[in-house]
Amino acid sequence: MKIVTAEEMKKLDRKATTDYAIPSLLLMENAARGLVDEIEKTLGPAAGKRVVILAGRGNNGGDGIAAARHLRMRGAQVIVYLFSPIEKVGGDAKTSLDIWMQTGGVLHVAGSFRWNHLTRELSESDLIIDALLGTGLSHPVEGDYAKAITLINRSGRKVVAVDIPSGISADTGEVLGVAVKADYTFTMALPKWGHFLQEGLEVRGRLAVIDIGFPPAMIEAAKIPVDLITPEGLAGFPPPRPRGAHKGTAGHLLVIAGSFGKKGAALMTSLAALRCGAGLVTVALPKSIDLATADLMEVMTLPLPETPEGTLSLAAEKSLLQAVQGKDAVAIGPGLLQNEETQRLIRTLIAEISLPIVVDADGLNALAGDLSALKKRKAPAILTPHPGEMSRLIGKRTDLIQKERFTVAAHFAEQWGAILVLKGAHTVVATPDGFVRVNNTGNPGMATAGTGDALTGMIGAWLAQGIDPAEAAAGGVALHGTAGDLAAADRGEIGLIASDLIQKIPEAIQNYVRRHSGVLPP
Ligand SMILES: NC(=O)C1=CN([C@@H]2O[C@H](COP(=O)(O)OP(=O)(O)OC[C@H]3O[C@@H](n4cnc5c(N)ncnc54)[C@H](O)[C@@H]3O)[C@@H](O)[C@H]2O)[C@H](O)CC1
Ligand SMILES: [K+]
Repeated sequence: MKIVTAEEMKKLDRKATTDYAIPSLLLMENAARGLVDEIEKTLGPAAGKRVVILAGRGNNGGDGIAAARHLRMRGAQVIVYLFSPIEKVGGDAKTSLDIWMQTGGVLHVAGSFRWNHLTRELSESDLIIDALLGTGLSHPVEGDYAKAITLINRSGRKVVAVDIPSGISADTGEVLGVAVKADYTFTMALPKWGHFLQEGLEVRGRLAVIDIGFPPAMIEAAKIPVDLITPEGLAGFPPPRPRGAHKGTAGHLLVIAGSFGKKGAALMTSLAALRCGAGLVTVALPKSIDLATADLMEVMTLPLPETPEGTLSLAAEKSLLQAVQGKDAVAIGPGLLQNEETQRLIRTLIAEISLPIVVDADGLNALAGDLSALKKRKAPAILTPHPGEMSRLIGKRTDLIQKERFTVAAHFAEQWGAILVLKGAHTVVATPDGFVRVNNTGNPGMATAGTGDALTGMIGAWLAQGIDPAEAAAGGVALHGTAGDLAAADRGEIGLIASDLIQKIPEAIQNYVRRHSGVLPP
């Protein structure tokens, strides 16, 4: 499913009429009916509900007022507050307003109602519909709009935002002045960037998409670069296992991880890789670290020369480049520490290793300030920074990165010819061809030690099994979040730890297999 900017949405809106002969009023009617269907699906029958709709003067308001009519026809008691003089309402919104008025709809117009009257009606309502501002928001909200938004947020009532919570930028997700805190956002045709970024993510509540009748061919032809990762979109994932499979079929991952005091990172990376079906996993780590633990008997180890600090030393380079022979992919970084000698080794390995590689944690820190190793590579690279590591990689402030997650990731991927996984709520997967995919699984409970190591192992496992690197990154991220959601469902978000997530990987995979094939393989 594509995710669009306000401008891309406007173009689709126009194209629907100019190229596909779909009148915009029909789109508004579809939007209204779809909105009411979703409200009834989510909150139960409209009949008997007291609904207050706050409408702005544009098509967001038009959608809301058209929805008022459908709600009333389904037995709700509906009141519309219009925050604009009637003469300033134009186009389809005016048509919606005329129909509402001509059919006896209750309407209060800005300037003709008392604010305490509105406050009381909001407090007595069953549902508030925010149709003040949508993708047309162009400057910070102030005056009556700001007052209305504050009243909505104080009401303590159920709030449905039409298209996007008023006050949230459809392109950046930031609050312009003040914004509605919605329980639900029902968005028209396609999700917007602002639903997945900054405060937009926090105040949108549960997001649902309303089909307003855009022809799929029109959306396809628009070549929208940002996509939501969905199971349907992960074609070859997870790879079917041939009946005659043997360990070699499922690939051999070399994990370069761990240092004195950081054994766990190597363990979790390796276990997650095995849980994602890697046939063999070898962990290359400083020789003083003993990985042989009861719960990881399946992993082979390659003990290597170390620095006095217990990190990999440059003397390990030759053994590592030899160890790469016969492997199918490499995961490098977790727990390697930032010892200067180790970082020099990491940069050499990233440049020289001609296998698909996933680089995380201290592997990324070794590239910070000197990304030239990426340009020397002859095989795909996937980098998996969280915003702080991204900040060190590109020398941009973390808060500025968070404001433009999609564009920052896309720019890096195109500039360095690498796949960039920018972690965080709704992890972003950007590929060198300019496409961006946004994850829609996971939960805040995953912000805990080791979940990043698990993701590195998961992506490495899919690379080792020969999955296309972009699919391995997107599928790994989606499955990682699914496993995190399954773990949170079992044990809550607060108590969730990385090993809970790793234990849920097989079930997460089954969810995908079940969705793809309908039944589990015999
Ligand atoms: N064909 C359709 O009906 C579709 C409608 N869609 C819906 O339309 C809105 C976008 O509508 P638009 O008229 O472009 O803008 P808004 O209604 O979002 O804004 C109204 C109006 O408000 C003014 N404005 C901008 N910023 C502020 C502010 N801070 N304070 C006050 N007023 C402000 C500006 O002049 C705008 O014109 C979209 O969200 C959908 O709900 C669907 O997109 C699908 C097709
Ligand atoms: K709105």
